[in-house]
Amino acid sequence: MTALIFDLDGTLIDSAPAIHTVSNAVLTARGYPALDMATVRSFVGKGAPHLVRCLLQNAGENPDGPLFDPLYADLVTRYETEVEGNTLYPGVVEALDALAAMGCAMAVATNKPERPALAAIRHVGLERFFPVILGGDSLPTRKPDPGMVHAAQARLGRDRALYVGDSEVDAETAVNAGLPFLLYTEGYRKTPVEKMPHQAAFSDFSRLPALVKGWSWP
Ligand SMILES: O=C(O)COP(=O)(O)O
Ligand SMILES: [Mg+2]
Repeated sequence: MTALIFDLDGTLIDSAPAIHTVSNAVLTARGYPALDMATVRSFVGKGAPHLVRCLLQNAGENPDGPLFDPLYADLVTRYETEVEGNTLYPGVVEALDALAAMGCAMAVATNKPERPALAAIRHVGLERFFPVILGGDSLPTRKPDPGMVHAAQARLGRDRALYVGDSEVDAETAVNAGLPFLLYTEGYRKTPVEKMPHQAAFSDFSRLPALVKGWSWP
């Protein structure tokens, strides 16, 4: 049976409220103004170093200057304990249950750092589905490099894999990895669905098991 590799933020969980809280805690602790949720959400998808660079740039600071390291350390520490603002998208548990019953092996490949990713996954109760969880700092590379997705598939030991994600970075990762991409349309993408490379799109997790079951491989 197929392996399914999932993105996390904007795909399985709506983590924008948690990331918003953490980002504002880091900023306001240093006297910078808080940002609104939409602004912070637009910084999500390329990993924590990118998020920190965006926060610094937005605050009028050099994104690669001496403030980067302390802000990054502060953000990752707070990220691990600030789990309340992570909620499952509707139908995720039911869909994962159905996929597991179909014999799918499942992994998470997220650009969120590994420890905060594990904390968020435990908070929403999804850890039982994922024997493999890779974060943005688990390997030397992160998405859109295909390494994370290839490593997840290898660890699951399946010949065939589908990649499920919500963002432009995920679409690019799937192309780079040579895997079919299933686009969850309700996450944090900025591009219209029709402009993103994908093999299938869904807005409701109740559709995912049937989509996978009926997948026609070349
Ligand atoms: O931390 C991020 O930037 C996004 O994480 P994701 O890869 O799960 O969307
Ligand atoms: Mg995402």
